[in-house]
Amino acid sequence: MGIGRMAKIFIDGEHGTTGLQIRSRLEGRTDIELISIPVERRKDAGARAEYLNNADIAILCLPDDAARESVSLVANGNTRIIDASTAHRTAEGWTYGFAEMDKDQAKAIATARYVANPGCWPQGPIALLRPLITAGLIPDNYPVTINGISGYSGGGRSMIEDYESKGEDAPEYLPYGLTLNHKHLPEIRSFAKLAIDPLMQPVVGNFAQGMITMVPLQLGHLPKVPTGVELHAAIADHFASLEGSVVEVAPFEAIDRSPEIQPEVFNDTNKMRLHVFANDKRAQAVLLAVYDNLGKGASGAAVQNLDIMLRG
Ligand SMILES: NC(=O)C1=CN([C@@H]2O[C@H](COP(=O)(O)OP(=O)(O)OC[C@H]3O[C@@H](n4cnc5c(N)ncnc54)[C@H](OP(=O)(O)O)[C@@H]3O)[C@@H](O)[C@H]2O)C=CC1
Ligand SMILES: CC(=O)N[C@@H](CCC(=O)OP(=O)(O)O)C(=O)O
Repeated sequence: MGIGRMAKIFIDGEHGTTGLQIRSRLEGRTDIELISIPVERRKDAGARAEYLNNADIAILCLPDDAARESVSLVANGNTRIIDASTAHRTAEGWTYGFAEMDKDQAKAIATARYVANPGCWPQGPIALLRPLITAGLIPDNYPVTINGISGYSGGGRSMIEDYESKGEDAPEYLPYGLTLNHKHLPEIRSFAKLAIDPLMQPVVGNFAQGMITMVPLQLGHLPKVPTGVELHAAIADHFASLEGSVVEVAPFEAIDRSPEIQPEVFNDTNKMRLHVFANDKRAQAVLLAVYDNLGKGASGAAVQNLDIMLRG
């Protein structure tokens, strides 16, 4: 960063789900100084302003409105921001914090003042779809549907408390977003390079963390029907060309099921694994991503972005 001393890092919202996880990932690091607001002052705008303006990098782990407020509280013209909320993901002047999205994305994050950390649901579909649309294997006006399942920590502190108070009585499998207006639509459309909004069909399960996102593809109507091998190669080539990627692409194989393909396998890591399954005779494919909603889906990605920004 060229500041000639240890970088000061402030987590605004450090007592919430994402904030606590970032804190525990950063604790013990000797290359940064964590500055920490007392819990009883966490919603005091004056105190937050003091910490925000004193930080070299502030990580916002807040509801959208509070995140917008934090940005407005920075008056020093210097503090760099990583926002974990939805507030700025498609906003002008903000760099999207999905380092593996493009060859040059990590470089853009490294020098950005404002970085919008990606949403948990969007990251899998963007990782899967963007290389296919870039390669021209599926058109940008393809009517994409996205389904999958997330652990209940995806809903933050209030959903965690709700599920944990109900225990086994909490719903095992609860479809939601049934008004078809999920908050992640603009972000997915924009960064997957889609020309039209996808249809999202999210489910929350009775487990704390981890997720799977899936994109089923009916390919038979396309002028040129891509094979499973072609879809897999486009995705695998994209990620193979990146340095320092935490996203891996599983080999292309025909399997009916696997104990490795379930939402919790990457819990407490920053990993994401992508799969392509296909039946060429039927002209059908399923793209699938496995990751931790609190890892690559939130705090892991935030720490990854922080490290990229610190390296400059
Ligand atoms: N959980 C997840 O899987 C993911 C979450 N995110 C995003 O990260 C952000 C934080 O989410 P999450 O950690 O789950 O949420 P939580 O509700 O667990 O934590 C939010 C924290 O912000 C505090 N807070 C609320 N309002 C204010 C305010 N006005 N000023 C200061 N602090 C405030 C809350 O305090 P109190 O609890 O006392 O109200 C709480 O400590 C959200 O925008 C969410 O969309 C992103 C990716 C994944
Ligand atoms: C299970 C659950 O409710 N998940 C939340 C998403 C989690 C979240 O906070 O969204 P970001 O990742 O964009 O911040 C939802 O679908 O709205």
